[in-house]
Amino acid sequence: MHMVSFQAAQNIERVVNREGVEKSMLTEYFEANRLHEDARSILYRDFPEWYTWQTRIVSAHPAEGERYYLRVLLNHVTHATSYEDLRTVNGEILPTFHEAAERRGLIEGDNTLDESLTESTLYEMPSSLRRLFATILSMGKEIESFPLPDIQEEYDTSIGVTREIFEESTIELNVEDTYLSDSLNSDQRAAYDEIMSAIDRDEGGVFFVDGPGGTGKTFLYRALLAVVRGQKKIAIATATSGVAASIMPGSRAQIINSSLRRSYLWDSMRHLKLVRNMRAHSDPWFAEYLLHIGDGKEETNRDGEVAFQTRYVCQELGRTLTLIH
Ligand SMILES: Nc1ncnc2c1ncn2[C@@H]1O[C@H](COP(=O)(O)OP(=O)(O)OP(=O)(O)O)[C@@H](O)[C@H]1O
Repeated sequence: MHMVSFQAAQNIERVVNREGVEKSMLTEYFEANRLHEDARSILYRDFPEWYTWQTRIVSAHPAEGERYYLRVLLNHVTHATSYEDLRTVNGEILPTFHEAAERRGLIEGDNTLDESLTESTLYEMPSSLRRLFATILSMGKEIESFPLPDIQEEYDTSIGVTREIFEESTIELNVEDTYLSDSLNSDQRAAYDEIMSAIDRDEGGVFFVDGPGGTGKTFLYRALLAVVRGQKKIAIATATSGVAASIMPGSRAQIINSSLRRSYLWDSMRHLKLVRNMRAHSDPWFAEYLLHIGDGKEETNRDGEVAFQTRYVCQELGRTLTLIH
């Protein structure tokens, strides 16, 4: 079982005869186990710590069947020198990786499925996560073994609305937030009015609120959520994980340029800009500190970065803890 990927339009004969086609990271791992005694105690996934790969280890989805069980075995078995070796348990060669993984007790006693789910939450979209979860359940894992939130018992199926709508429309209103719309600055007010007018006129629309840190985006969203929920309409607040932005090379502006601005939705989005730094505005010390950095008076490291003063970090931490309580 040696997998080779190719484009549908490629000539198969050429693919099969391509130089190096018989090699993969896995076959080289088998080879290293054959040649080097040191390699034999290292798991496949830990191999890059000791040997250099020219590429990264690929992951496998539980729905991929045998390929997935091969990955499970590789996560637990060392010193394998061939596929057959991986399928051998207590001297018996088993016909499939699935059976070999099962015989080794790697399926039920193992947390590979949980790990796979945890790993996937980092980069998969919700629809893929749902599919993965359903696949894991179909593989015999009990739904009770997952720490799912309790089902709200107050939901009455006879009321005629779906649970999701019921839950969203019964979110408790944050009374403090209902007053925020009275103290918006002019940029926030303009954005607020434009969004609310689309809601009030039932027009719909996609808006992109663009503003550097501290310009009051969250403040604006809180005001919007409060007023919309106060009108007994549904407002759903979601957030992306931001993982793409942290792993992709390039600055924030480059990432936005290459993803969001290329989106077919971009031209139909209404762009709302917030420019006034409200964080600095509501904290004179922070404003002074920013001016100090702007004037080049704050000490920087070799990369031109400024060490954030602990006084400010502690203040923000204090605020965050107050909010949590
Ligand atoms: N109109 C306003 N009146 C009074 N305070 C405001 C106003 N807008 C924002 N603030 C305050 O300014 C600070 C920064 O606002 P906020 O957290 O909403 O900014 P942000 O753009 O979401 O920042 P970041 O991008 O860093 O998360 C907060 O303390 C917020 O309460």
